Order: sequence, then structure tokens, then C-alpha cells
Amino acid sequence: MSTLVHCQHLSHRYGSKQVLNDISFNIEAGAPVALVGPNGAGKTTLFSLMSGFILPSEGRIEILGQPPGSMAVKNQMQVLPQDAQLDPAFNVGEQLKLYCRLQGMSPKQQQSETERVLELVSMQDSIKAKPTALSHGMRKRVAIAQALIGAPKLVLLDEATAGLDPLHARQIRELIQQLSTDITFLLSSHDLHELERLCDQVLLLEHGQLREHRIQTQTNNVRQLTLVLAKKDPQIEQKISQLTGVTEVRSLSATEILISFDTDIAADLPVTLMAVCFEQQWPFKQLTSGASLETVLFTQ
Ligand SMILES: Nc1ncnc2c1ncn2[C@@H]1O[C@H](COP(=O)(O)OP(=O)(O)OP(=O)(O)O)[C@@H](O)[C@H]1O
Repeated sequence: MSTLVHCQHLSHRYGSKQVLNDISFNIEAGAPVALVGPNGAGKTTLFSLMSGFILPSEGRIEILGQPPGSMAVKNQMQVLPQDAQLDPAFNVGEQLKLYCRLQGMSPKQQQSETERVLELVSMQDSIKAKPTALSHGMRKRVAIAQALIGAPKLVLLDEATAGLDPLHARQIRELIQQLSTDITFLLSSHDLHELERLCDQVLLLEHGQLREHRIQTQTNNVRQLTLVLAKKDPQIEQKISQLTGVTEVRSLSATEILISFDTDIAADLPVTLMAVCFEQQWPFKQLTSGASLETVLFTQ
């Protein structure tokens, strides 16, 4: 595995305002990585530091072993800012060709690269369209195509699906997933749910501090269930922990219980659990497979 981003003891202040405080993490080539945190947590600041737009107050970042923004990194990493706009005066093909030209491509390469990236985002039919003739989701796809020019190894997308309706947001997530065989994406969002199915590694920024979480692929024989009741009490948890095959019971909130179980011993635990809820007249609301990322991050 190759290390794309190496960040050590990074801090950043705007004047006296401390935004990032001694954060360290690595990003290896592979599945998309999520950068999540509430509004104002410092996600865009971290992107700006990684792009070399601003310098850290303290600490060090290396992108592919090089300083951010250096020539050696230029074509290997692309950044799509949250508010990236297409120029309404030029058609899609003209704009993308300009970016190809800025990467030093010949006119012939500019044409073939523009066609290649538009095809990747299924927008090849819009090569001659003006941005004003495209929907918001289509413009976003074109902006993503622009970030794919030159086949970068690392692509930073700031709020890639912000402002998109659920259908278009899902299409963008699917697109990122498809492209992830060749490109490592760092995706920022303030919405944890949106990234949880896509990413294995989550960087959570809160109050300038970073918490890192790696989503464990569930082992072959251990599965998790989240049981939601209208109201729960400790006896319910105790009773569940005594069921055959249950390996761990964790209280998540006043109404939620996370249950781990061994499928070799109790493959039908979901059915058993439903039956017990019914027999015991527990105020059942919902039983879902797995645990949400929000649960994992905020109930440790
Ligand atoms: N150029 C700047 N000068 C002063 N303060 C800034 C500057 N840029 C950002 N900040 C402050 O730094 C903090 C982090 O901002 P940043 O934009 O990095 O957060 P974010 O996590 O990207 O937020 P959002 O989810 O709202 O986009 C905020 O409190 C913001 O007001």
C-alpha cells in the first residue's frame, strides 16, 4: 500500500483563532476516506493546507512524499472546492480542454482527455453544452470530470453532493465508488450518513481535534444488530445477553441497543430476537442489521 497523505502534528490558526490543533493522520491508496465534522470544524482549512493554498501554523504535511502544492504533486492530486463554478461563457468541452492545456497537454491530447473524463462521469453528450443549459447535478458531474483530468492518484472533493437532490447525490456517490479502483478520494461532508457506506476510514474533526475511525469489515461469523425500542431497561439488555450466540450487548441510547452475535452459533438470532420481543411484550420499534457510523463514532 502506498501512503498518499502523511500529516503530522498539524495545527492551524487564523490570527488568534485556533482551527486545527495538533492533528496527525495518514491516507493510504485505496477506498474513499471521509472527512466529517460540523460546520466550521476546519474541513476546508485542512483541504487548503493539503493543497498548499495556505501554510500550517505548525506541523507537517506530505502529499506523495512531497510538500503540498509542489510541482511533483501538481498532476497527481486534484481538488474540487465546495463552491467550484463553471464559466457560463464557455461550453463544457472548451472549459475542460483549458484545464488539460494547463497540464501541458497538446491539442490532440486535450480533446481525447476531455472526452475520456466526460465519459467517466457519463456526460459525453454534453461536450458542446453551455453550463447554463445543465442541471445542478450535471454541472457537478462536469466539475468532478475536471478534477479527474490527468488521472490523478488523489482527489479531494469538498462537499461533493451539497445542494443535490437525493437521486443525484446517490449517482455521485456511485460514481465515486466506481472510480475508486484507480483514484483515492478524500470526501468532506458535514453529513455522516452520506459517507458511511462509501468509506472505510473516517476522519472526524471536532473542536480542532481529529478522531480517526476505521470501519471494521464484519468478520465472517460476527454480525451486529441494532434494536430500537420505545423504551428500554437494564433487564432487557441482560435478557438479550443471555440469548445463545450473543457475544456483546451495548447500550447506545435511551432506546437503542447494539447486539453482536456469532452466526455460526445463532444464524437466526434476528428471528429469535423478534420472538423474544413479542413474548416479553417489549415496546419494539425497529431491528436493523449493523451499526450506523454515527453510532460507532459517538458512543465509544
Ligand atoms: N480566512 C479565514 N480567516 C479567518 N477565519 C477563518 C478563515 N477561514 C476559515 N476561518 C474560520 O475557521 C473555522 C473553520 O472554517 P472551515 O471553513 O475550515 O470549516 P468547515 O469545516 O469547512 O466548515 P463548513 O462545513 O461550514 O464548510 C471557522 O470558524 C471559520 O470561521
